[in-house]
Amino acid sequence: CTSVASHVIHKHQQVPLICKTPGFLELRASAMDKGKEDEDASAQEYVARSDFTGGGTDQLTFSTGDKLMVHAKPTAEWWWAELRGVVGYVPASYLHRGAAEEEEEEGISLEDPWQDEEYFGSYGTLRLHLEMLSDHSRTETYRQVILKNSASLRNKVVMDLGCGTGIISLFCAQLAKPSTVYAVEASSMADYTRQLVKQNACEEVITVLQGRAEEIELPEQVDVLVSEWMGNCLLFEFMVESVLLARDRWLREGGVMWPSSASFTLVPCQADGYYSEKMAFWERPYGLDFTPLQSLAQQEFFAKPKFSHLMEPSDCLTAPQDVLSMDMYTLQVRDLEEMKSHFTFCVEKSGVFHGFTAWFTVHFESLEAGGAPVELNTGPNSEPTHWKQTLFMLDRPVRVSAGDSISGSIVLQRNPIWRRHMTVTLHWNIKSIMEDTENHQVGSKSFPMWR
Ligand SMILES: N=C(N)NC/C=C/[C@H]1O[C@@H](n2cnc3c(N)ncnc32)[C@H](O)[C@@H]1O
Repeated sequence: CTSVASHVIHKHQQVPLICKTPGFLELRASAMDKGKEDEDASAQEYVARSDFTGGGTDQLTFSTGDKLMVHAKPTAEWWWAELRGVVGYVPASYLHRGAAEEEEEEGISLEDPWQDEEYFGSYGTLRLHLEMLSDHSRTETYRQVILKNSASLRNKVVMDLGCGTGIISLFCAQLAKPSTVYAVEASSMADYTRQLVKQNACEEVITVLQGRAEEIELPEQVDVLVSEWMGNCLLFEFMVESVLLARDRWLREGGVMWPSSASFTLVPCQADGYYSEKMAFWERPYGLDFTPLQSLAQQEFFAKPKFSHLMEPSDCLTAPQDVLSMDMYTLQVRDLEEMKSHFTFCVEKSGVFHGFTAWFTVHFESLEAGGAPVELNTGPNSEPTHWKQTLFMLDRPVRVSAGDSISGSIVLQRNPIWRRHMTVTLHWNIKSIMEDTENHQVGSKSFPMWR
């Protein structure tokens, strides 16, 4: 909308007629060069921002709101268009794409709040699959789950939701003897997944289905629904919604969810390296005072969460706490709209409170009653994963001392429009045991992820 506002043409502003419209024949020639089909194919609908009275016989006259089909753009100023069967020149500055097309041009469209085109497009290339497959901790954990439950998986029906290259399904076929694995993948990667299944002689067991898990049809219920759905900060991408919908539709009574549960962990932390790199840097670069840039730096580097933050265990100012836990059998899609938790952390060592770091852990229950669960912990004390951790930087660091308390709340608010996005809001209240400092500091900050 602002783009329209900035181009508003005053009602009676006449387009400078000094710029001569290109000759009719020249234009037709250029259109002919492109070939009729191209011309039609490239024809785009535009909307008139304002009335225009054509001067000369080859210019169109139109009114605000008229929808014109633009067939060619011989110059930046004058386009060849059609209105109600009449063709002629129109001043380009009088036209704009409709709202929907404008969003499209900007790569966003409200018709697709899941941004599936972009989302599944990204998973149609190898980059993300290579990253996930190269994540040894993640991938080996799923392999261990299959290995440790191989006996119980015999003759079971499994659904691998969002199978990507099919690695989990291939583990099932390679390490166990399930009767069938439905490998469901919405992106174009599914074609290659079929090839990998064939290449590894698993066609008897694995059936690859291309489509969204919540839309595809399976011939039967499944005993096990396995998926690697966790996004940054656990929920980003909100693929978990698809897992819950598939659970409700395809997991038989008493069936098993892998992961079976998930927990979201938070800790107040130091982030000296990041703070120095992005904020302290401006204090005295090359002997100059660049501190006026620090407000920009705060907005540019600290306003949003920092994904893939590798935190040192020694950065923790307190013991971490699992502030949210999700039971994958009872969690409902509506629960995802807003997840809130209160916390109280006790500072164990004096330091600088730069922000909060978050990570997640998922558990895979054993198929054998009483069997030991398998855990994938993405925290700083475990083998690093491709998620690493997520850092939420405060605007200003606060010195804290052992014995201080940091209490408050965290809210994960799903974006009502962009369904794969959320905003994380943190409230904190620091109560210092030292009498001299103002005895407590209160703060709150919302971190959009990403819209
Ligand atoms: N772990 C992270 N962050 N990403 C998981 C990886 C996501 C994979 O699951 C697929 N996927 C995601 N949602 C669906 C769905 N509803 N139906 C079918 N396939 C889906 C994507 O195309 C990726 O290949």
